[in-house]
Amino acid sequence: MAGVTAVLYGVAAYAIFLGSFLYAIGFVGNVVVPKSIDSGAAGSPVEAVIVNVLLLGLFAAQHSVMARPAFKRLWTRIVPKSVERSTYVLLASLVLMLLYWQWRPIPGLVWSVEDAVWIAVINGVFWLGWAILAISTHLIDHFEMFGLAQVFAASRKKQAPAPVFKTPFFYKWVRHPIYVGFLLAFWATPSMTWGHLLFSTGSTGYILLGIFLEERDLVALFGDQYRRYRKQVGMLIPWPGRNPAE
Ligand SMILES: C[S@@+](CC[C@H](N)C(=O)[O-])C[C@H]1O[C@@H](n2cnc3c(N)ncnc32)[C@H](O)[C@@H]1O
Repeated sequence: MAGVTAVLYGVAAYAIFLGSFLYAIGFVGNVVVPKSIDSGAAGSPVEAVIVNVLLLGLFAAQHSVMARPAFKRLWTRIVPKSVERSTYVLLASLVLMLLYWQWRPIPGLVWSVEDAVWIAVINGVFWLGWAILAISTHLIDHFEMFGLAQVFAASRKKQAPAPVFKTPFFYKWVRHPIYVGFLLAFWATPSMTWGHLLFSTGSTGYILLGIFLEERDLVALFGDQYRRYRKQVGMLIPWPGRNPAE
């Protein structure tokens, strides 16, 4: 793919990702966006569970399959290597949009916090989760993670630099701060409906599976460096007494 076309494609994919990411905040938090996790008329709960589980499954399948090195090797015979990440990001964003559009609310409260102070604390944790997540993407390499580094390198007729093992800031305390951010944002709600609970439970299950698959790839990529890191640093919870990674 010509350099300029790759850059335009990569920038468009990034813009669509950014839109779908910002929408996710409104969708999960029931703020600002026209269609959120709890909005809309409720239909049959059985149909809602089936549709929602299929939507979550589609997102998990797309992420799990397309992020694997073996799939990337096959896929880059069809799609130029320079836009492989952008294509992954674009498809992930389109699947997310489908989920926002087709998600069925399931009303009924599992828990509801009434105290104003606790509501403020829980909402604070929700926003803290999104902040940890956004900061952590920059700690690893935001522009590489979302495909921009690869398309700009291609436009200069260069290969994107090989991945480097890093443990900056949050990564000294937990191995997966981006996923910690998602978990805080998904679970911290003063009013948990059955629909939201299904979303939080399904995505937590997927995050745990994603960690298993990602760490298998990270061990294959970084070898003993990652094995040592795994012994020293907690997966999602910082353990007092453990040594933060150097
Ligand atoms: C969506 S990011 C999630 C990163 C991490 N699991 C987290 O929750 O913060 C996935 C990418 O980060 C890379 N990655 C994860 N941990 C890393 C580390 N310590 N150093 C460099 N790259 C890492 C993986 O190889 C993968 O390409």
